[in-house]
Amino acid sequence: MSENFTFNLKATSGKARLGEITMPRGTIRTPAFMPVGTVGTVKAMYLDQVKEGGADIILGNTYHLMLRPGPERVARLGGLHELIRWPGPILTDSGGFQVMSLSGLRKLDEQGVTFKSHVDGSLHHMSPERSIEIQGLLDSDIQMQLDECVALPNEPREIERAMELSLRWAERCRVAFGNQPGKAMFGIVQGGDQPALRIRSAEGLKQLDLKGYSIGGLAVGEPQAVMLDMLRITLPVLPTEKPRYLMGVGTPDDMLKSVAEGIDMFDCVMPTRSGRHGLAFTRRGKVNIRNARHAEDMRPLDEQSSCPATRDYSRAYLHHLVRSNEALGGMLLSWNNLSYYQELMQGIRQAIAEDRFEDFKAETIEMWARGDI
Ligand SMILES: N#Cc1ccc(CCNc2nc3cc4nc(N)[nH]c(=O)c4cc3[nH]2)cc1
Repeated sequence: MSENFTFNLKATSGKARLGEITMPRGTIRTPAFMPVGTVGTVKAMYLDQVKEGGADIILGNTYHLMLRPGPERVARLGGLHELIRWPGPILTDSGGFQVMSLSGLRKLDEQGVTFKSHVDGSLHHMSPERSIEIQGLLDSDIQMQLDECVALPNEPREIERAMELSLRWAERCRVAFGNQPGKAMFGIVQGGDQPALRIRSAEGLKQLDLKGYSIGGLAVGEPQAVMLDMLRITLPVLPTEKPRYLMGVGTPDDMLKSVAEGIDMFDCVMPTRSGRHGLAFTRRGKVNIRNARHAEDMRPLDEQSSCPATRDYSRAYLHHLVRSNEALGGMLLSWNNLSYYQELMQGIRQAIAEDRFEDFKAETIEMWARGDI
């Protein structure tokens, strides 16, 4: 533990990095996968399971929590950690992305965003300063700047407008965040699929005293090759001694290839959302449990797994639960999927420590391609 936010780069294997973030609430082993706890819960999971499954940190969403239960209420109840009983670090997204993707956006200008809640249609305004204030009321450990993420493909001038606005908002968030030793504020690199704009954004953020850098504006529908190209453009501009967080990513394949470019942190709803829809992630690839071929298959998903959901329940039972739309189906598959994601991250960290990450990446991708599940 540390009373400050520190990042220790422990080893590299090619451009892949092994590290540790130490904060007052705990240590985060990187490369790290952060389960998404949107409204203060990692859906269909007990947080004890999330912790035992290997997660050091979870993600919360400013947009959702500002609508319900509300930041001042969360503060009155002792902060998010107290309310949801998660003692470890929490990273909160700033709300911009969720406003664009979920709410009835009414206005976006220099001052911030004005939107209608997707919950009850109430009108809200969020400025960069209010986003940081809300994240402070939530007692968030790693706070994101407010930014504007544009869809891809898009006009270069639109991408440039949003990137420049996000840079100005980063400055305002940095002032609003002030000096909070045990906490961190990350800037978010924008610039879409435009190399010059990515470099401009990264250079601009480097002028601010930031504890880490998120790579935003990706995983918005662009081909994986474009996402990886933008990492190859952006990461060399960023300081090596600070963590890099690729937002909203991703599949195991995405994460392996992004670690290879130098990414340290990930978050994605995929393991939990797809688990609730009957999709299981395993060492040998994906299994669609809804498929009739599993109806009488008494094998577990993976008898060698340490996760009870993966090792102790038959595919036939999982198939029955999912087909019957029973809550236990989504619970067991979410548990399996998060365990697989954390097992993958542990394998990645071990491979970097032993300087054999490229081989690990190739073997894991090949195992997935072979299937035989
Ligand atoms: N199942 C499933 C599933 C659903 C959605 C996604 C894509 C998530 N992509 C994504 N999240 C993001 C969050 C973000 N937050 C902020 N503040 N800024 C971003 O540019 C940003 C970009 C993102 N890109 C991936 C998997």
